Amino acid sequence: MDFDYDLFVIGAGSGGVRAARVSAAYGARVAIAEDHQVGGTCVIRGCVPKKLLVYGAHFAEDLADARQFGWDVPDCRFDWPRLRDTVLAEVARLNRAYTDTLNNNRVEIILERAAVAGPNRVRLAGGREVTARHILIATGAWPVIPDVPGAEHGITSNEVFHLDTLPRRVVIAGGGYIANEFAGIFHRFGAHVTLINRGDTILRGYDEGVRDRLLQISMTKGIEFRFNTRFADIARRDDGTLAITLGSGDVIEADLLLFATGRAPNTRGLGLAEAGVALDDQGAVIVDADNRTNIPSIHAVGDVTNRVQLTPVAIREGQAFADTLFGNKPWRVDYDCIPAAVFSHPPLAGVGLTEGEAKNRLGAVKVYTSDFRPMKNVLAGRNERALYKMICDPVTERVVGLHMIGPDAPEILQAAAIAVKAGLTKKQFDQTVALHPSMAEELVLMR
Ligand SMILES: Cc1cc2nc3c(=O)[nH]c(=O)nc-3n(C[C@H](O)[C@H](O)[C@H](O)COP(=O)(O)OP(=O)(O)OC[C@H]3O[C@@H](n4cnc5c(N)ncnc54)[C@H](O)[C@@H]3O)c2cc1C
Ligand SMILES: NC(=O)c1ccc[n+]([C@@H]2O[C@H](COP(=O)([O-])OP(=O)(O)OC[C@H]3O[C@@H](n4cnc5c(N)ncnc54)[C@H](O)[C@@H]3O)[C@@H](O)[C@H]2O)c1
Repeated sequence: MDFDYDLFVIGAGSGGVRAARVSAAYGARVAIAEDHQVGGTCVIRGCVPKKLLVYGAHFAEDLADARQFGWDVPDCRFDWPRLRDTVLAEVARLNRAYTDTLNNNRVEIILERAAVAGPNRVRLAGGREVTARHILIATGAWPVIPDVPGAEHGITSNEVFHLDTLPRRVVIAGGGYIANEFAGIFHRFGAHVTLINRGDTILRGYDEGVRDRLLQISMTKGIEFRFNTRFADIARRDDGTLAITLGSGDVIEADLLLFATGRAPNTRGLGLAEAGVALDDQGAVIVDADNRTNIPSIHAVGDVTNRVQLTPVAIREGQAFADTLFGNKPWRVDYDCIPAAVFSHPPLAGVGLTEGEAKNRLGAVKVYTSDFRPMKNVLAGRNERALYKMICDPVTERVVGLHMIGPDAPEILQAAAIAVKAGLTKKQFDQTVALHPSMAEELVLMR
């Protein structure tokens, strides 16, 4: 049978763009549909604009610290619209760059919503139907908003990059990645931040010592936390402010409510169930190690499969899909030792097993720590300590986990993750001479 395309990709985000352009470079006839903007969550309303805001927010500390380093810094005023617009301009530039890359690889871009109409059929929002030998679902994830009366008065990360004015009082729902990153951002821009979590801890899944340190530093800075707390009602007053009633009956007044309560696979209305594609109870597309669904012509990569919701993982899955299907170079993504970071203030990062996980898996563990005040913080009079933890197998001394919080932790951890992934031992770390003076030297000096 003759198809319009060899591959039709639904969703031009991290996974879809990589799969489309690599498949096309192998000679496949490829089309990609996108209903928002080419680039997807990471580029348009995720990692990239978030990280730029983190940089922007960090100047609050840098300008204050500069005085201790001899600079006469006048009182500075922060101009939100100026940062917002430069960030959005950079996002627009990246959107053009991604579009150019697809065009240069002869991928047909269709700026329309698409849905699956059968094993080899795609229906576009405009009504047109096309056929494809293979269909790749790469529609990402979508913010989950709790079912609370008045929830429509809150926003999600989709809207947060476009605010007209900077709120004075921000309530953030959630205790995960987005909640802690935006708590740091808004706090540094001068807002009073209250983080409300239904659980009893932040950043579940990260090493306990490291996340406790973030909690302690954040509280010292003035960020408020409420745990084991539910929302009862959200109302907007005539003056535009929000009255947020909690399960306890307490009412918090705020100018902005940001829901950061997780992201669910984006499969609603995609026609997958109708086409017979198996979904799990979260709505995620079920795939095998080769990104294949139960329908041989339909595949899926990235957040929509709910494996690991990170951009580098979606990109790898897209690359493996294209290499395997169109490049005659089959390989599978290795999910072991994926490094991850939270770009909070200060940031934290980790790779491998946490202390708790290692104890469960290995029975016993050997933990080395370094709890220190970075040299720059000492001179700045900033009472923030960094914490590095190395988790080792007590028998082989192999490093099975590395977790850290402190300035530049994500930058340091990315390099160290190579050694953890390679299975190096504590002794091999120690055989490397320290690079002095640096924070990263603690990695080879741990006791
Ligand atoms: C605020 C925020 C910050 C983040 N920060 C980081 C970070 O620092 N590091 C990191 O690794 N990850 C981060 N992430 C996660 C990262 O963005 C995702 O893991 C990544 O984008 C997943 O890629 P994907 O290709 O699966 O989906 P996406 O990038 O979400 O792309 C899916 C695309 O499909 C489109 N689409 C959906 N349905 C349809 C349809 N029916 N028809 C046509 N198009 C459709 C969407 O518009 C979207 O463009 C962050 C996420 C958020 C929300
Ligand atoms: N730096 C990064 O790599 C980065 C940054 C942002 C997002 N992401 C990705 O995006 C995903 C989504 O981020 P996220 O922060 O929305 O999700 P998350 O899963 O990290 O955190 C969700 C949080 O919301 C809480 N929660 C859930 N329902 C609630 C409710 N009704 N009231 C109060 N709290 C509630 C949970 O207890 C949890 O703490 C992450 O899992 C991550 O994979 C990555």
